[in-house]
Amino acid sequence: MSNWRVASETGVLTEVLVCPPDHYRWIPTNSIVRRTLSEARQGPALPHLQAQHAELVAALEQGGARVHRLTPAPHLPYMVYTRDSVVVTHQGPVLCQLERPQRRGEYATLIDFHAARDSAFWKKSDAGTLEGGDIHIIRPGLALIGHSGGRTDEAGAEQLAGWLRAEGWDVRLEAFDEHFLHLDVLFCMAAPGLAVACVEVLDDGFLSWLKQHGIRCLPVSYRDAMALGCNIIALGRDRVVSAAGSTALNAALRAEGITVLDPDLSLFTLGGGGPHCLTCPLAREEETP
Ligand SMILES: NC(=O)NCCC[C@H](N)C(=O)O
Repeated sequence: MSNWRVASETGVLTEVLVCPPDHYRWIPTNSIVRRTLSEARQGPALPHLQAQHAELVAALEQGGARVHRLTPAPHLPYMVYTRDSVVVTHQGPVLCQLERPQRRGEYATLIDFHAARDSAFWKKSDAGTLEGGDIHIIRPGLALIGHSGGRTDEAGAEQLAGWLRAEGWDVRLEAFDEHFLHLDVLFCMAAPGLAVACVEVLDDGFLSWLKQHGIRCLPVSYRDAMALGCNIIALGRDRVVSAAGSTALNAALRAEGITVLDPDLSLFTLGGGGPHCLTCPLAREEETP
């Protein structure tokens, strides 16, 4: 039986789910990839995709995580962004409800993956739409759920918030424009009390809320955020995976004393997803302060 639990974005990552990019291609589902498609002469080549994905897996394993893999399917090119279909909480996995028709079928592979490992879903989203890229389990008892209507909508966000609030959690719902795709394009946790954020875009009320909760932000520009320069995954113990292309942010993180593992993920960031989107944490260990 797999008893997967995640109570924060910054605990030590011990188990993580990815999907090999065997069938990855760019399809026009978001503003970032639409620009890519308008500029690219040809789509990404499989050996190049595999080499970049292997760099990501190597970074996760270097960080000490056990990497699990989904079985990719030809008709689900974006299943490589494993963040979105399931979010694992302190009570176990929650099955999300994807908005884009091109991605809805991912639920079947995820149900099979968890069933095969005797991993029971805590909840299944069935109100509106809910995508993992909009959900931040910030720390035990504190969560943030973005809703743009483009992916997660208010009904989907409210349903997850209700489940967490019934557990005594403090949950903030944050509205943002669907141009930004997912909230993890604009905001991610790096370490306890330290986030990376596109502060020029995020609302003042949200930035004050972060401050009130003792979370400091390293700023990322709009231009960098739209190249997934804000989209990182924390490995715990002051280590993160951040794309090699995010040079300004990586320098700022290192100046904070954070260890940055930086795989080249350019072919995936051009599709609208970076290290945070390409990974679904299955288990993290919380460190006692
Ligand atoms: N969490 C994320 O931001 N996921 C990236 C999803 C990108 C994918 N191309 C999509 O449009 O759904």
